[in-house]
Amino acid sequence: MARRSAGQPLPPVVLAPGDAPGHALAEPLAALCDLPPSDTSAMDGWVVSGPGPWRLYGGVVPAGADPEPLRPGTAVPIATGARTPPGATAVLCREHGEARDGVLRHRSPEPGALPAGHDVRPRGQECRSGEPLLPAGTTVTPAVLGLAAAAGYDRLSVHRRPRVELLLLGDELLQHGIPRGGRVRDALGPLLTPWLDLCGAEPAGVRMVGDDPGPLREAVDRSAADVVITTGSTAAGPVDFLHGVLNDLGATLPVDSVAVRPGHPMLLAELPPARDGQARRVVGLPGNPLAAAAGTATLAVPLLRRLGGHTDPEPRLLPTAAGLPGHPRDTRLLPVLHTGHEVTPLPYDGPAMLALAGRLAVVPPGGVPAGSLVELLELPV
Ligand SMILES: Nc1nc2c(c(=O)[nH]1)N[C@H]1C(S)=C(S)[C@@H](COP(=O)(O)OP(=O)(O)OC[C@H]3O[C@@H](n4cnc5c(N)ncnc54)[C@H](O)[C@@H]3O)O[C@H]1N2
Ligand code: MOO
Repeated sequence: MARRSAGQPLPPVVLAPGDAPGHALAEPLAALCDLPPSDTSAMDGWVVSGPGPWRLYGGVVPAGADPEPLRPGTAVPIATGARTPPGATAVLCREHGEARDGVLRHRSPEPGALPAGHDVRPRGQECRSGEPLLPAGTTVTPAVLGLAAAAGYDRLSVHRRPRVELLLLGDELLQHGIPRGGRVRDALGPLLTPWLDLCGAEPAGVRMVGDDPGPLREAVDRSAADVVITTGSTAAGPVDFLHGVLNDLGATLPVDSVAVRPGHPMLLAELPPARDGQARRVVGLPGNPLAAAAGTATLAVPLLRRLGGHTDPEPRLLPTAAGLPGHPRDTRLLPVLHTGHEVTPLPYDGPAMLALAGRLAVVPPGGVPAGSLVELLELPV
């Protein structure tokens, strides 16, 4: 539902490649030329024309040069990556040749030892001009940037990243020091800020908002973000104001609690669009840190990835080494360790365990026995 509610990805923007990591390609990346763009030497040695021995002729052909044609029966020294001259038939690498008195000989001149095209990387060997290299929706990673540069790109068309503002709700939250006087340290600002960044969102601010509906209403209504993420205040406790505020702002709630533990009070709200027509969404994460992580992995991340135009792989299924206990009626999200080709439950599943676990296992109601395949949600450990 989170993915579906995103609708179309955000519009494309054209960026310098250095600004593009973490965005998704808005168009397929196609080769702008043949790669390699011309026949090139695969080795340091000599480029030769016809069968040997060869008369050595002219200077070195360095990489980047546009060499003169090579006459039959001659050879010139050449560097790896240099363009081979017209008339070249093969490259003889340094170790296999002997140059003396202006003549180059092959050290093992048995017939067929230097076939045509030997150690030449022919033009277009890697790809042909126009050939698709990566589909739209691919996340731009360092490897993608290397490929795009090799293929001749100076600009990349990528989807705009969703702007996300994080509102941390609760008078009890401390930003520094040891928890004291009944107050707790905010664990969610430090957890969510880099997580959202890793999933391709553009940070649009992090604010602490006290237990007061007025400032919360104003913060949500005035936000210029595509998605506001709140933490805490999703339940119906004495100072849980989120539902009331969303109602005041005329929001609809496509998701208003989920049959999952932890995280069941999570919600997704759609506010009336901004004056410029921009859609405004709110993801309400429960305050308990493990519940907030469950809501991030299942609701916030899928919404943000789809808004950002990313095509993500299907979730992985792995067998569990031991039985995983379930909830009687709801799906359970259980932090598990990922060891080799299976998952193992942690000795405890409290919030502090999240940092040890690499994944959340999706455990259906009633639990699963050892050996069952379980779906895994990735956590940015
Ligand atoms: N009568 C009921 N009470 C509760 C229910 C219920 O079904 N009926 N559900 C419980 C569950 S499950 C959860 S989860 C929480 C959700 O509560 P809220 O989203 O309203 O969160 P808060 O009440 O504001 O806080 C809950 C808990 O989390 C701590 N917290 C909040 N923010 C942070 C933060 N940034 N860093 C660290 N810890 C945080 C907060 O201090 C509370 O201890 O409701 C249950 N109650
Ligand atoms: O299900 Mo709450 O969401 O336990 O932490």
